[in-house]
Amino acid sequence: MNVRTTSLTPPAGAIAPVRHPDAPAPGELLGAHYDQCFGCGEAQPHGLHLATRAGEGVSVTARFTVKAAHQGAPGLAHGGVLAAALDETMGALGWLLRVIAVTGRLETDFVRPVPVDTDLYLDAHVVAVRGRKIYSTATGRIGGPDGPVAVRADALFIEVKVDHFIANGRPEEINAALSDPDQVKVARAFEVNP
Ligand SMILES: CCCCCCCCCCCCCCCC(=O)SCCNC(=O)CCNC(=O)[C@H](O)C(C)(C)COP(=O)(O)OP(=O)(O)OC[C@H]1O[C@@H](n2cnc3c(N)ncnc32)[C@H](O)[C@@H]1OP(=O)(O)O
Repeated sequence: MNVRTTSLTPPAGAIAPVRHPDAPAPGELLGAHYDQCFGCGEAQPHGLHLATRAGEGVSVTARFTVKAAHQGAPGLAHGGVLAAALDETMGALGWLLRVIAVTGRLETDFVRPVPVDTDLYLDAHVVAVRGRKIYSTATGRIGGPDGPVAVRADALFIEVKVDHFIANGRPEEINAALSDPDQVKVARAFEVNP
């Protein structure tokens, strides 16, 4: 029987992540991987509009302002929205590894409530890599990079190829993405061998 471990602790044989030589420079704004993405897309009216920058090593920082549309309880951010922000921030680490990866597992700690209008400062880094499996962690702080921790998460991302999206996405969006030269350029920036 094939028993899948759900642990987010890197297994024996996992290695330290390697920053790709062509990764964006520390401080560089990464931009959106897809303009309709709920997490980072500029053209997505309902989205978080996360602004993410490359950090040192295999790390990123990001910022997002909690809006009224992100509420769960009155005046407070919805936990799922906060989890999405952490997920998106860790997803951006693919820019530094130059691999496309999707979330397989995400475990979130909600440490304190986050009011509407809060600027949430996120940071994420890759802890270890084993084959296609990328183990990452992220933290979100209130009001500034040294502010109190509100949320944190560990995640396992799994490396995929562009074909993953072509095979699974709705054809109308996939065809639009494939005929958009900017989108194709982004896919290439993620992949070592497009
Ligand atoms: C034209 C368009 C261009 C687009 C260019 C844009 C590019 C930029 C996109 C970036 C996007 C980021 C956006 C934010 C991050 C999301 O939100 S991503 C969206 C949410 N995630 C998903 O939709 C993923 C859905 N799941 C799947 O598709 C499949 O389960 C997966 C994750 C691809 C894995 O399937 P698979 O490739 O068949 O892999 P599989 O052989 O089952 O497992 C491989 C290994 O991972 C382990 N594993 C797999 N799943 C799990 C799990 N859930 N828990 C624990 N272990 C697991 C397995 O045990 C196995 O381990 P080993 O045996 O090797 O030790």
